Formats: sequence, structure tokens, C-alpha cells
Amino acid sequence: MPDIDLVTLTSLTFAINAIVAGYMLLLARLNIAQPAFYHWAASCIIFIFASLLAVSRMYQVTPVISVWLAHSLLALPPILIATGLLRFFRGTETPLPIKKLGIIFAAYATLLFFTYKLSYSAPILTATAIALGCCWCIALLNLNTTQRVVSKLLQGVLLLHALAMVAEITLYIDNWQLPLTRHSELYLEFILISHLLLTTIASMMLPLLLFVHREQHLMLQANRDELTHLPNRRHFLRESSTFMARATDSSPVIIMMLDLDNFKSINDTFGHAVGDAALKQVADALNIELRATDLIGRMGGEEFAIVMTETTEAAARKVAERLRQKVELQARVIEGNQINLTISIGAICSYKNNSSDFQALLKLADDALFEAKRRGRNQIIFDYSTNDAQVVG
Ligand SMILES: Nc1nc2c(ncn2[C@@H]2O[C@H](COP(=O)(O)OP(=O)(O)OP(=O)(O)O)[C@@H](O)[C@H]2O)c(=O)[nH]1
Repeated sequence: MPDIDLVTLTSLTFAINAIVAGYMLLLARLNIAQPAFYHWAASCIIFIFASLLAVSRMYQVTPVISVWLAHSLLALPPILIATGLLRFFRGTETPLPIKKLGIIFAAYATLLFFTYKLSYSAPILTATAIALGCCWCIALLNLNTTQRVVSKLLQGVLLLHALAMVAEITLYIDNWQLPLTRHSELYLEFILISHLLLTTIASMMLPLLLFVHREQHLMLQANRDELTHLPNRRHFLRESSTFMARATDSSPVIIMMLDLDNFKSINDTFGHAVGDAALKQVADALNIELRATDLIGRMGGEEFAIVMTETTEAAARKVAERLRQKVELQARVIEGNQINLTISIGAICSYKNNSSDFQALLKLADDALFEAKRRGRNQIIFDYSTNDAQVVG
């Protein structure tokens, strides 16, 4: 353990926190929609300010400022990291628990005010507050369901941070009646350095959350249809190969093409917005009726495609019929208009030994759909490519 003097350690703390605060402010300016960075920048600035007050102890500044005020402020950075996380995960619409936090902080500052003259009371209380703040941040990171790797890493760093604080608390309790020995001072120095390192790592990882989040959001946008949020044609076709590979000799892959009947007349009669809402309702019905393991895509306009695996031909026929009935019988009032809708479905069943590629099978399902339309709509045609075409609906 190198012998680092207090001045070096403090200067390093200021420098690193100032750099991180500047970095956060820059990110806040570049990402206007993400106010979390202001919280994280404020946490660094308050940390610098509180450390400055603590250092003023060496210059005989009154303990009310150099101990009580300094230690009161030192409890704020983890809280600001947590409020930043709340903003990040819940957005600006969800109000922050300002009142609750205000009461907790006031209680902490009051307790500190009446005890800070007692031996190591102030550092013990501060370390406890920081450890609890870290635990709150760890819990908040569980809200994150998309950027798991970054969240787990951050949680790990925060946990180490909390443990460093617990180590600090035990050190002070062990030496409650005595001044710190040289050995204990080194131990404390080590804790402070790890605290500094962990704070820096945590601050540097917070922006990663945003970058990964944005990347995933863009990916989602590129792959999803904006209106129905279903996979778009390109993504559907890209995903299809994974689904095709699941076909076995006994469990086929079912490909369905599904199209709303006479949809043009709905647009013409009620307007495009009503048409859009109807399309969304059908997409929602597909999402509800089909299994999460099925692939559903909007192929364009009023046409959807479905790939079902781990099923049988008989079961798929029943599903198609259930879908048809659901759309036909669903009570649909949009903007005060009673909208009646039906769908036509063309489907094809492919076993493992089928040599046709996905595009060819999709074309066969589309042919079946065309035949369903030709025969009067609101019906299902299975395997139209074979001679024994069957009408189910
Ligand atoms: N509201 C809305 N309409 C759309 C959208 N995409 C395509 N359409 C409309 O869907 C209609 C499709 O018309 P057609 O291809 O003639 O089909 P249809 O009227 O459903 O007739 P059949 O398919 O033969 O039963 C057109 O009027 C398109 O403008 C969309 O995103 N929103």
C-alpha cells in the first residue's frame, strides 16, 4: 500500500470529480431529453464542495461548517445518483419523491447536528448514509430490464462501494475511544482510495446506460412497424430462418398470410385515422391470440404474416379459425363509428424434409390468401399449392 499523503489524495479527488462533473454537464447539454445527467453532475459538484468544507478543518474553520455541514452534504451524492436513475428509468412525467427525501435528509442532518462532536460519529453516520444510498441505487437498477449487462456491472461497483463504507464504519467503531493508529490510518487511506476509484467507475458507467439504451431504442425502431409495433417486413424475413430451423418430421412450421378484407372502404368511409386504429386493433388481437414463441410481422399495408412452430397442422387450423372469428366478432367502435372487419388467411405447412426456401413458402401462403379473397373473403385456405385445398372458415 503506497503512502499517499492527504493533500495528494484530496487533490486527486477534486480533479477526478471535477472532470466527471464537466463530462456529465456536457452530456446533459448534448442530451436535452435526458435530465438524469444534471443529477449526476450535481452529485459530483456537491461531493467536491463537501470535501472542500471537510478539508477546511485543517485551517481551523469552525466544526459546524467543516464537520457538520461537510458531512451533511456528503450524504447527498448517492441520493442524487438515485434520483438521476429514477429520472432515467421513469422519465420526467413521474414526480420525484422530493418530500420524502427532504424529510429523510432533514432527519439525518439533525441527528448529525446533535452528535457530530462525539468521537467518530460524523464519519460513521456519513458512511452509513452513503452505504444506504448505494443500496437504493442497486435496487433502482433492478428496474432496468433492457441493459442488463451495464446494470449488473453498475450494481457490482455500487455494492463494493457500500462494502467499503461498511469497512470504514467498523474501523471507526473499533477505534471509538482512541485516536487512529498508523495501521488504521493506512487502512482508512485504502478505503478512501477505493471509494474514489469506485465513485469514478460508477460515474463513468452511468453514461453507458444511456448509450446502450439509445442503441437498443434505435434497433427497435429499425425493426418495428411504427403503427402496430410488430416486426416490420425486413425484420420478419430476417427472423424467419431461425423459425424455419425448428421444423421437424412431425412438427411442421406453419406460415400464414393474413389480410384485412375490403380495408380500402374503411379508409374511404371513416378516414385514415380510423383505418389506422382498426389495423392496430387487429395487430393487438394477433399478439393476444398467438403464442409469444410465434413470429408475427406487418408485411405492409393491411397485410400481416405469421410463422408458427412447435404445433401441428390441425392445431394451426384451429388457431387460424380462432383468429378469423375473433376479428369478425370483436365489437369495434372507433371514434364513435361501428367498424366491422373480417380477415382472410392463406396458410402453408412445411415439414423438415421440405426443400422450398422461406420466400417460396411465403409466396405459396400468399397464393392461398389470394384464393381466399377470390372465394369471397372472410375465410381460410390451407395448403392451396397442393391439390386438396381446404376451406376452413
Ligand atoms: N389507414 C391505413 N390504411 C392503410 C395503411 N396501409 C395501407 N392502407 C390502405 O389499405 C387499403 C388496401 O386496399 P386494397 O389493397 O384495395 O385492399 P382491400 O380494400 O382490403 O381489399 P381486399 O384486400 O381485396 O379485401 C388501401 O386503401 C391503403 O391505402 C395504413 O397504414 N393505414
